[in-house]
Amino acid sequence: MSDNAAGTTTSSPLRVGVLGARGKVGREICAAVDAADDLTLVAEVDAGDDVDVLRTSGAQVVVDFTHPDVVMGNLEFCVAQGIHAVVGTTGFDDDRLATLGGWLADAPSTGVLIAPNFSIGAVLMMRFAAEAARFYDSVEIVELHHPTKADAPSGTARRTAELVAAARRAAGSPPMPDATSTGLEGARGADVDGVRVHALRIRGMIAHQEVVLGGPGETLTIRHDSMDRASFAPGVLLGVRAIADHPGLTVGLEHLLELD
Ligand SMILES: NC(=O)C1=CN([C@@H]2O[C@H](COP(=O)(O)OP(=O)(O)OC[C@H]3O[C@@H](n4cnc5c(N)ncnc54)[C@H](OP(=O)(O)O)[C@@H]3O)[C@@H](O)[C@H]2O)C=CC1
Ligand SMILES: O=C(O)C1=N[C@H](C(=O)O)C[C@H](O)C1
Repeated sequence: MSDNAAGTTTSSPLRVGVLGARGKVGREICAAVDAADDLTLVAEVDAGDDVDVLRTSGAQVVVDFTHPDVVMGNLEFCVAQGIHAVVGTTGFDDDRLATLGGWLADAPSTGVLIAPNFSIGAVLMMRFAAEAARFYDSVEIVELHHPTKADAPSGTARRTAELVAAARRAAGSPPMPDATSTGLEGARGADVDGVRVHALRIRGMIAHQEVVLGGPGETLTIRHDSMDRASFAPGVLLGVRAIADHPGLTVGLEHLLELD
């Protein structure tokens, strides 16, 4: 913060580094950071580059859209350097979150935000699905993505299934009806916390999800479509601007949105 000649107070732009900068989402994030007056893109790091440039460039916040196999190493580096992190990369299970929590315990003023999906519509879709889950006998999830996606099912589908399962447990919902006793392995999708998840990989698609709920004589389908990776940028920038005020671990963009 400084006073300018006109006597008004100005802040210097927040210094941002991007990991996975040449990837499909990373490119979008670099462009969005570049276009924001209050942010400066100080480091663009991709596979094979020296991650230490994040430190030498003075990055205050790092955005990670890399790969589930490398993201933990990246975060260990950032937290050790006291650099806040906003993470879109998938692959976070309870063990990984616990490890990260341990690193953050030694760096109490550093914040890490992990969000399975940074698009506002996807956050709302997950919330609506959780809200509706207790009113229906059946709930299943279909996620549809581009065929270059590294993981299946998607992080968003896993998270949605967990939220749906938690809502049904809290409401005391009975198990979902399913008479299948024989069939081809895989035909009923993956079981995530008791919720069936089906993953499609389709050329031409980006990131899409349907939550299909059913009860006597009716169904409800909640669908979200990201038709452009630009859909992730506003949520990421929101996280970049807010994370310094949220030390510790935050899981889910919903915690930074004023939803209630
Ligand atoms: N939370 C959200 O809203 C979203 C999350 N995602 C997730 O983000 C991740 C990336 O997705 P996407 O952009 O499509 O994938 P891409 O493969 O297009 O991009 C990943 C980039 O990271 C690079 N990379 C690999 N290792 C490292 C490393 N150690 N340091 C720096 N860069 C590295 C890759 O290089 P190379 O190709 O040479 O290996 C590649 O350029 C996935 O986990 C995906 O599921 C995607 C969209 C939205
Ligand atoms: O790899 C992707 O593309 C996406 N990954 C995230 C996920 O696994 O949920 C978010 C979005 O679905 C796009």
